[in-house]
Amino acid sequence: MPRKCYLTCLLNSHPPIPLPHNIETIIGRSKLTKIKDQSCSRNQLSIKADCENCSVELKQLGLNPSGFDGFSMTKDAIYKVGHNTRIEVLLNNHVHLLKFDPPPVDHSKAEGKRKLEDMEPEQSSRKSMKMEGDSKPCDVKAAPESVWENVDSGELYIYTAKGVKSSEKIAAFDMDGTLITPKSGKVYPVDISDWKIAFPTVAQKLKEQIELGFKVIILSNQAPIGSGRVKIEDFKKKIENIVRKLDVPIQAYIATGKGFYRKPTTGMWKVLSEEKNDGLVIDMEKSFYCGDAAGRTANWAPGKKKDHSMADKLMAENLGLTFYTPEEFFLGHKLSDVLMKKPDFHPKQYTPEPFDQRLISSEKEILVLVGFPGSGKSFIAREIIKKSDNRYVSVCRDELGSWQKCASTATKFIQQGKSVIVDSTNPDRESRARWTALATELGVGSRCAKMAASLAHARHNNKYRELRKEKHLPVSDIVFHSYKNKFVEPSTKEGFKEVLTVKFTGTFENEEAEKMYKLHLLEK
Ligand SMILES: Nc1ncnc2c1ncn2[C@@H]1O[C@H](COP(=O)(O)OP(=O)(O)OP(=O)(O)O)[C@@H](O)[C@H]1O
Repeated sequence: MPRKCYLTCLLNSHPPIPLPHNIETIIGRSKLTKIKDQSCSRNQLSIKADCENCSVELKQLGLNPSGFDGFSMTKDAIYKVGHNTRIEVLLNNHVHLLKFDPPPVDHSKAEGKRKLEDMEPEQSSRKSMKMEGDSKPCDVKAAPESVWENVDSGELYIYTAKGVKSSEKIAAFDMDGTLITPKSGKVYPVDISDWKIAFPTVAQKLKEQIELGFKVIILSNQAPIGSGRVKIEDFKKKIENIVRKLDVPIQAYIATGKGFYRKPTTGMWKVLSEEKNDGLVIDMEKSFYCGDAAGRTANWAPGKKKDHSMADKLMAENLGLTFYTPEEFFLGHKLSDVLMKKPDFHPKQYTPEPFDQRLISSEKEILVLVGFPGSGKSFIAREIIKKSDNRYVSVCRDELGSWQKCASTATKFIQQGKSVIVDSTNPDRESRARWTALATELGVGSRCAKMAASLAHARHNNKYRELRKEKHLPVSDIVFHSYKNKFVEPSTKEGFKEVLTVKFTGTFENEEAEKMYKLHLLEK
């Protein structure tokens, strides 16, 4: 029996509309569809079914947007979709399903490929730049067996499926929300088997990348393994099942901790490029990364929640890779940049300033620092001590335990002829008044030096400090916000001779440290 195609109404308000093979059918406001809505054109949507390949071409003809699977269409652009696609004759309204009878055996295989040429012109040219070109097979051998490797005592796990081949072109994908999504419909999977393939085109598109000569990899953050909430052995089975279901040779990188392997930092890519690609140099122009943590704002598509983070987009930015959201890559959806959040701090864009000599006074004094945790107070205190040939010493509350202990230590130092730097956050007048009062009592002057670093910059510094494993207590978001809420701009009216602003000097121990500093380190 030849296969047929129908447009069935989700609310059963009319009988299924047959869509004959290779013949354009026009759908819109009509008796047939029972749509009376004036904003729907009589010629709203052109639909052409290919019953042999189980694919359907859609074109919006009407003025107001139509949609499919929740996404808005652009007038006159052609989209290829497949069995079970949810069509909205008017975006969010008059919902229908495309059905083939008999249905394709495997939806993901039989569904129409959303070829790049079928996408809107702007998008098509952008992608073809990355995906066309030589797809010459590499000389490297395919992995003979599937293997798991454990790097850095389980900070990173790598799964190489049988058949994986190294390549200078990498097609990299995030896993959750990109290749798979919870079957339960919850935001996070309820257990290890709570997953399904996220988009019907996933397997097909991944296979296309292999045919084009790409090595397909997954880069996934899985902190619940590091915290012990998910057992690695269970998770390994999940990955193997996903790769089996997709039937594509994939290499998966799983970052289990909070360190340099975790996106948006680039540790997983470093391992790939330095150790896991058979010595082939990766072509960063041709390679790309696709993930759903893109910082999209709420309602980026009708009814969609905002993205939980920007880790995927920022990692791509850190590496200089072309980035796609899954909806762009798998569905051909076009997304305006306006709907993408921008990071609050751009580590590459800050301008370092030279050390401010005014921070060192020829007179004995108490210099009170003010600034967010992580704003660089200890850093600048060390600089002042060094540049003043140890005429200054610092008292740090984190080290001494209380302000009272700091005050008694400061008193001793002043009596020994030293100047004292107060290295604590001092956000409000009350905390600073202790020091102006002590200076008066000891007969020395006091000045204030306020760190210029914003909250976003200080959070970045704090993450940098963590990643470099510098000795420091962890700083939570609560602590940052408590500083912000308490903060009162310091002024000479409080008794300070002078209030200086300390700009960021950006002095690094070595090139490696500077490189790390200039990456996006935070997920949002
Ligand atoms: N001018 C700078 N150049 C390079 N790195 C800096 C600079 N200032 C701060 N950093 C780095 O930022 C991180 C945080 O700085 P630091 O520990 O000095 O902050 P802090 O204000 O003393 O924090 P806290 O109040 O939490 O102790 C450190 O890793 C530090 O090396």
